[in-house]
Amino acid sequence: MARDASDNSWKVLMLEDNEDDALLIVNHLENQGCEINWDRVETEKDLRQRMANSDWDIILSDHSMPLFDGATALRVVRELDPDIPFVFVSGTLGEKAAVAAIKAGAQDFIIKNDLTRLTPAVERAIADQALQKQHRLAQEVLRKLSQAVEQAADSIFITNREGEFEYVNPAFEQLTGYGSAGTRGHTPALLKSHDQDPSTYAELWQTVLSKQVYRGTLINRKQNGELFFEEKTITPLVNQQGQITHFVSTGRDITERVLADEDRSRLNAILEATTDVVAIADAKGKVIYLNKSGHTLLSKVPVDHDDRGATSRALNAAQQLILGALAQAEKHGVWERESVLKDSAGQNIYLHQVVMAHRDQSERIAYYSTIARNISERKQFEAQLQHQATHDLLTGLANRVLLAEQLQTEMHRARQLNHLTAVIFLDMDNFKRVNDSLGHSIGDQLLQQVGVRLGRYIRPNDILARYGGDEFVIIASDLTDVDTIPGILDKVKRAFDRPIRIARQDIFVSFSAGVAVYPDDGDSAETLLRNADSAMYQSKAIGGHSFRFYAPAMNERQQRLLALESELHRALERREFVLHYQPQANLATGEISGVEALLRWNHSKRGLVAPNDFIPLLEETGLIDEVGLWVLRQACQDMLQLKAEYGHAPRVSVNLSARQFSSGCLAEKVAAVLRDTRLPAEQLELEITEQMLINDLESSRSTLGALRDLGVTVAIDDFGTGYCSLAYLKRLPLHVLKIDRTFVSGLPGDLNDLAIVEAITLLAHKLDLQVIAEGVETAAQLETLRALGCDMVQGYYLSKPVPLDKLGSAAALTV
Ligand SMILES: Nc1nc2c(ncn2[C@@H]2O[C@@H]3COP(=O)(O)O[C@H]4[C@@H](O)[C@H](n5cnc6c(=O)[nH]c(N)nc65)O[C@@H]4COP(=O)(O)O[C@H]3[C@H]2O)c(=O)[nH]1
Repeated sequence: MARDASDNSWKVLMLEDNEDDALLIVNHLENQGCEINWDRVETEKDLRQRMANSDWDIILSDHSMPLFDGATALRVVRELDPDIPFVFVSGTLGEKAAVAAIKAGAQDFIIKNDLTRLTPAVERAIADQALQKQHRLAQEVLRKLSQAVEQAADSIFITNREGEFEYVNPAFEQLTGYGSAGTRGHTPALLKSHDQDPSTYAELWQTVLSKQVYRGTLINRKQNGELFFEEKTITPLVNQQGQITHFVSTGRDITERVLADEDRSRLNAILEATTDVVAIADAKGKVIYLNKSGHTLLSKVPVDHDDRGATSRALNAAQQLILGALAQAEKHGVWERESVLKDSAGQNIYLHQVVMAHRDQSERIAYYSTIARNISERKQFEAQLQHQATHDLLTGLANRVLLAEQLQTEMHRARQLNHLTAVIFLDMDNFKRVNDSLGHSIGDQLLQQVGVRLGRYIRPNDILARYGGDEFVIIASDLTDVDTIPGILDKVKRAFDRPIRIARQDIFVSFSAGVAVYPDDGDSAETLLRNADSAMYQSKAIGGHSFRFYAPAMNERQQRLLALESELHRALERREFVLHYQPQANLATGEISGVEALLRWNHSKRGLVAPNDFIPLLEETGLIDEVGLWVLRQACQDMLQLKAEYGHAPRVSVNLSARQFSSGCLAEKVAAVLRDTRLPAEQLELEITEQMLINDLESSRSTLGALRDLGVTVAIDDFGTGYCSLAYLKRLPLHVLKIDRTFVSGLPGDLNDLAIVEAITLLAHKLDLQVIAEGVETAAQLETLRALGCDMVQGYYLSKPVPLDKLGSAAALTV
């Protein structure tokens, strides 16, 4: 730090070989009132050492010394400290040497012989040198500052008060393209882009002219025309009078950041405006963003046990969308798929979905995103097209194309399961006549109605198609036996027992049918359809209203069945049916309390035919209704005849077929028979099987209720062979359980049978049901049953089924 010269207290270093001279100088200064702290050196080495060890206010140096000369001393001193005052105090010195000394940096030159100027010279040298030091330091600072400005990364320029450029730094030139030459005489208006809101400039000027610092973002234009965003600070420089002299502007190019922000907000706007569903999930797959369309669409997807509202529903559905595809997205980067969700109305929402896994720089999953487009409409349209291509427009049934496809599938399944598949070709017998006489519109309606009715009568898994014109095809699959096919055809036939009513006209419909069976009659859809068609033509050739198998052997069998069927038709007229009765004994009283009516066919050529040989055919052909009614009526009449002959008659048990039981009007028919024959209702018992009961439990319950109301009892036949649980029985109005003879036959030796019969008996009694055991063939069986608490027995041991006229003696039996 340069010291103040005016306090006259100085540290002086003397470069003097003559100590007396040095003392003379010091004395002089002290005499002038100065306080001197001094030292003396006479070699360069000592000079360097003293300068290094201490701060001096001034150096007074002789010019010529034996060991050292003044010029060198001055050089060394300047080298060590450029600011220390240096004055030569010497003997006479030429003018030239004096000028050279001043030029070399000495402040003054004093002649030893005349020291009158010494004190003021020292004072001035100290004051000047202090000033010079200040100036030098200021220069230094300025140099550093301008270096900083020059090297700054920010663009900096300085303008005068009028705004004209005075300085631009290299960063400014680099950013804008304008150097100092390009900016000379211009103002920063040179950079204006005209994209800037004018109010920004107004605000800028208002701020800086009020001597405040302006900070803001300007959109400027480079020399090459390119726009850039500049974050600006403009500082007004104010002089001591408080007047603005300059403006300093620092700016930073923030174009990238601004555009990135803008991109992001633009992207956000796009995400919110798009009709696609966009969802983003974190690295663990948890949904963290769902756009507006996503919220709207996915909030329609219901969530089990969640009633937290639409947002929760939407996020949950988005989660489902993402979760299912994470693994694939992770593996492939991008994964595309179609997904289906169900809305609250049960409608499918089809989405075409792209799921992407996004990785960070270290290749770890950063997040997942999915874009899903609702393609439900397209799907519906495709489905509609597909439906149109595969369905008949008029009836809505499958068309030929779909039929061939489905037949192919069914054949494949049949092959795997070792089942049969029947192709039934149906051609309406009278369609042309209807169409010609009643018109096409009625014809069309008829075809529609036929389709609907056929559909109701086939099994749910069977396939129904309109093949063309008045031709329909049924594919009946999962068949294990060809013998079931006539049953199917019979159902079709019965479906049209009632006419179809269109425009107040009853139209009777019948079909010619042809059947081909896979695998015997062909191993391709085409062959099977062709063969079924040709079989249909055969049936048409013999007058229609019938069916033919494609395979001749089947037709022979069918012929035989047909013959039997027509014989059965006539059997009623010819009174070939007879009833035999088998007695049932009450084990408590030993009396014959009941008989079972068993049907026999007294065939003119074949003799007495057992029911198992013809009852299935009666069922198949529907004749059972008529024959069953005959049995019921005959049994009632026979009992009345017995009563007339013997004064009393046992209760009679009549077997019902499944068809009779489920006909819906059984109770009315039974009531009519009882009314006509006048047999007391309690003398009639009806036998049904377990299977019939459980086929349709609800209608069984109402039929049984109606029978109970009539006073008729109901027995469950063959009990134990089906799946009927006793729990069912409890809830139905039943009276008797007939233990099947397969359990009786093992008695008394088979412990299992014993246990079963005992359990059935016990439980039946708990349910208030009587127990009758059938098929009792031995005394041991009878005694065992008695011991087990069975109420009644029936079987060959008592009597085989016998004609009515033999029943009198059989009924005389006691047990
Ligand atoms: N091995 C052996 N068999 C015995 C013994 N006791 C009786 N049976 C036979 O067992 C069958 C008992 O009739 P179901 O179980 O109702 O079985 C009947 C019944 O389901 C049905 N059926 C008979 N008549 C009619 C009828 O009028 N209508 C209906 N829907 N079905 C009938 O035909 C089936 C067979 O009748 P059937 O041949 O008369 O055969 C009768 C009877 O002759 C015995 O000790 N040992």
